[in-house]
Amino acid sequence: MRLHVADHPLVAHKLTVLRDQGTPSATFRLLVDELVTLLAYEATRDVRTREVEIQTPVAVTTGTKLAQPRPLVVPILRAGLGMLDGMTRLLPSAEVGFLGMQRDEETLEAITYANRLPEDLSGRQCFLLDPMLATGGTLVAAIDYLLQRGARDVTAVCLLAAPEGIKVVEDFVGDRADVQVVVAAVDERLNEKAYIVPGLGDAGDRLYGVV
Ligand SMILES: O=P(O)(O)OC[C@H]1O[C@H](OP(=O)(O)OP(=O)(O)O)[C@H](O)[C@@H]1O
Ligand SMILES: O=c1cc[nH]c(=O)[nH]1
Ligand SMILES: [Mg+2]
Repeated sequence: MRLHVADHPLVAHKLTVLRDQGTPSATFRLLVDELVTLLAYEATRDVRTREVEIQTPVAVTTGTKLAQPRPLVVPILRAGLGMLDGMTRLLPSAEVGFLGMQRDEETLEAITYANRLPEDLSGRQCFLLDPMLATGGTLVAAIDYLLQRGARDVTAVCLLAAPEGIKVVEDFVGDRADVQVVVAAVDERLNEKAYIVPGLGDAGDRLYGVV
């Protein structure tokens, strides 16, 4: 597994405002959207392309376009939904699949309550969106769905990750597939409730309110 930590002052600035408990939902949503667009730029560095010949008003030239099949973007509901628009703004031709997953706060197990993905993902580049990589249980379950359907090229875009969760994903993936995790920051640790420290709290609640 490859880990890419975005190292940019704008990312650091926006993340700091995002972490602040005084930041209201409307601003939080806007910042998540902006951060994802910055991360998407890094996350799509290896997106597959093909050469095309075009005619400019001046000359014939060779350019670059995205290759087929189209990339697949999969937000993990709820919180990952806040990252979808920012990602598809950079990848407007992508298809979108959905995974609804909720961490059982007692057992910390990821429970899947919705699954709408193409049957065959062989040869597809897949982008998973989830702001928080805490114990790694949710991301491992999501990567497992994609691998079971034939995907071998998966990039997860997260805002914050805990070292414990990164290790869990690394151990799960091994050499089974090319998996990349792109994050805005790796935090210190998990607390006794498996929340990321210092983190930003419950991303889903901060985006959409407490359920
Ligand atoms: O790495 P893990 O320990 O599995 O935790 C991370 C998961 O927890 C949060 O979702 P949550 O279960 O709160 O659902 P929500 O998005 O509906 O709030 C977060 O968005 C991740 O999906
Ligand atoms: O810190 C955390 C851990 C899991 N889920 C969140 O939303 N935040
Ligand atoms: Mg939540």
